[in-house]
Amino acid sequence: MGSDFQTIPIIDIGPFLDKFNDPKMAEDEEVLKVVRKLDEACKEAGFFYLKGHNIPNSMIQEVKEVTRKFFDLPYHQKCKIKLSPESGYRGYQRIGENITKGIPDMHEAIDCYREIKPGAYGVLGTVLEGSNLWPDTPSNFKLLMEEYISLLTELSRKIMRGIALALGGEPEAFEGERAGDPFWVTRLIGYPGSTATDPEAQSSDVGCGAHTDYGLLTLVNQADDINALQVRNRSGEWISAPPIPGCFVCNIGDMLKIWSNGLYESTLHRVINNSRKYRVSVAYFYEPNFSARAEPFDFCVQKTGGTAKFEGAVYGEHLVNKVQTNFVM
Ligand SMILES: N=C(N)NCCCC[C@H](N)C(=O)O
Ligand SMILES: O=C(O)CCC(=O)C(=O)O
Ligand SMILES: [Fe+2]
Repeated sequence: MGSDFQTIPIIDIGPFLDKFNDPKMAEDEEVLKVVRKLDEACKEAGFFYLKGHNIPNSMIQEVKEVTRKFFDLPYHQKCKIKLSPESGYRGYQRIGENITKGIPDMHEAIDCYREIKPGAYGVLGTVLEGSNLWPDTPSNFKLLMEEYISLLTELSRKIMRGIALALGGEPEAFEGERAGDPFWVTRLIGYPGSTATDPEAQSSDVGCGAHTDYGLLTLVNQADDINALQVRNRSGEWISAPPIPGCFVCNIGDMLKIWSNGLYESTLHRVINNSRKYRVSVAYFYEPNFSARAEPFDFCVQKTGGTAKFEGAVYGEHLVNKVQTNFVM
């Protein structure tokens, strides 16, 4: 097996989105081409660039601009929306406050989560209850982000239909109790530029340590001019995922790995900003229903030798475990 990808494929989702409302879409040759590309990308790399997504470029840029402006503010102003257990882990975290495998990450961020109605998911859900904390300038920050998140949610739901077909399942495989009522996470992230004088000594500062994402599908909107995101291939090499203007970088999360019985991998990735410039990225995570139990699909078990390779996992538990161990405060 062991595929050693050296680059990350680009997928034009346009032809798939064009046929989305066609009842016979699953038989359409253009649609099937996209589905095959999704399958290959998810199998080989667990990562792909997405183009033809119809998210307005002006919005993609504006989201990064307001994020950059926020991180430019003095620390005490950013702290007005500080994240804490009391805020449901929503809001601003300073550089080094988020940790990955015990090591502080050289990034600052605003974390936001889908609303959780009080008591909606019992004790587990209370950990993340609270309102998202949005900066008050520019005055359209909240509205812009809510619009962006809602567009990405709809887009992701469609991509997940493509991924369901790619796995060989029904297009609705992720609807209903799996991800019909999807949870989402959004992180607005800033990575300081390197100040190292010796170019050889630069890579010691890790913007975000090696990790996998938690849910189904991640869409990253990264700064257009800095190469910092790296993806680990099967032989352990770190492959760059440089920005391609207009494209999202997409990757698979832990729950999709489970549902697909390992047919698709949640690939390790990390961020190292060796440039002198401050790097902004906005990561949107499309997740299962908060209470969904991810268990290998029968049809995926059949395709992978007949044995389920993973125990079931409740998405909300996985998320809450991560969140509760991600911060030093
Ligand atoms: N919601 C998601 N996926 N966030 C990804 C953050 C990864 C870094 C985190 N400190 C960790 O160790 O998981
Ligand atoms: O900043 C990036 O490019 C990726 C961030 C990331 O991997 C994450 O937040 O999970
Ligand atoms: Fe990630």
